Amino acid sequence: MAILEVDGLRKEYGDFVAVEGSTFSIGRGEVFGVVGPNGAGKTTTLKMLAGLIEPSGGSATVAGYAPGEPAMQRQLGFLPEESPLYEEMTAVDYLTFFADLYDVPSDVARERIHRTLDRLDLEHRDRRLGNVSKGMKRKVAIARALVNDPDVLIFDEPASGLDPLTTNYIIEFTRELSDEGKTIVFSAHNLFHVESICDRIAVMNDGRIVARGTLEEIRDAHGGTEYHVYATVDASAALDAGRDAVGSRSGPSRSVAVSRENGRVRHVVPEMADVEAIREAVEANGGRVTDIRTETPSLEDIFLEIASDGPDGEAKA
Ligand SMILES: Nc1ncnc2c1ncn2[C@@H]1O[C@H](COP(=O)(O)OP(=O)(O)OP(=O)(O)O)[C@@H](O)[C@H]1O
Repeated sequence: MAILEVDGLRKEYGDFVAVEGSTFSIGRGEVFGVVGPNGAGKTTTLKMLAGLIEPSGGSATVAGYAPGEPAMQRQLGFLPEESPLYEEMTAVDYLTFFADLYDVPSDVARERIHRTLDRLDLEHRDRRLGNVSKGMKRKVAIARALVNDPDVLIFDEPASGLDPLTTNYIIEFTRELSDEGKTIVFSAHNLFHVESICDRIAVMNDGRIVARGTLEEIRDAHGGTEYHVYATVDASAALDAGRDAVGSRSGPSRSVAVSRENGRVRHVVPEMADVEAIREAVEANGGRVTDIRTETPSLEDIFLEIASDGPDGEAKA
């Protein structure tokens, strides 16, 4: 069942359209990644979901409530891309202050805050926030998004600009929150992280969602898996001849890309059925197949392809 529904969401700044026609829904317990180049509209989308900016059109609901409604705020934890903290306060005082705003009973708040900070491995809890490292500040900001124990978390770039150790900590922690049943909307530039923890992904470009679905679905819509057949001879001429003689059924369904690599000839085809046709053509040409590999494009490969295509490269809206 969807806990977050977005329908035709739009944001204009004067004449400029920052987000256009965003439509998606997110199931309870899902981790949904929003990716896209700088200026694609990710932060604007997340802020509209969190009720921090007013949409110019379309609608969104979180747990059945419109963004900004007090009942929805109780269900939501938002981690902004930039999260200035009150520098004079300690982490514990700062988090206690926000727990109070959510009317969390003080004994529950104390236990929740320390448990979260333990899980985030946060040291120096009694040091002024103005004197702690960037990674610690980010952890405190994450803990702040959790003080009301929300069902839905919106994390805008949770680990950007942090060292690899802190980054891994935060990504692992996000995964654990998902395992506990939280629904998480997550934007990130590090596509490896998105690929490793997101169930579904929306790729944005120029304010529009240009691809959406599981990584598998997005892969299929953008070329999918390729088969690389390595052989001692180039079979493309034999394949062409076979195709000319008896029609396309004897040859690969699509064109074969041929290149040379370490003295071998690599034939790249899009379908498993094509692999057999290549093997036959190689043998008919006096050669043999030495290796067959499947190559799956990473989210990064797909992202680069989509981002360079622009909105016309739309796979699924
Ligand atoms: N308050 C504003 N007034 C005018 N334009 C804005 C405003 N906020 C954002 N924009 C523009 O809207 C577009 C989308 O911005 P947004 O911050 O949502 O992108 P993003 O995908 O989060 O980018 P990044 O990865 O750089 O954080 C950008 O071109 C940005 O300059």
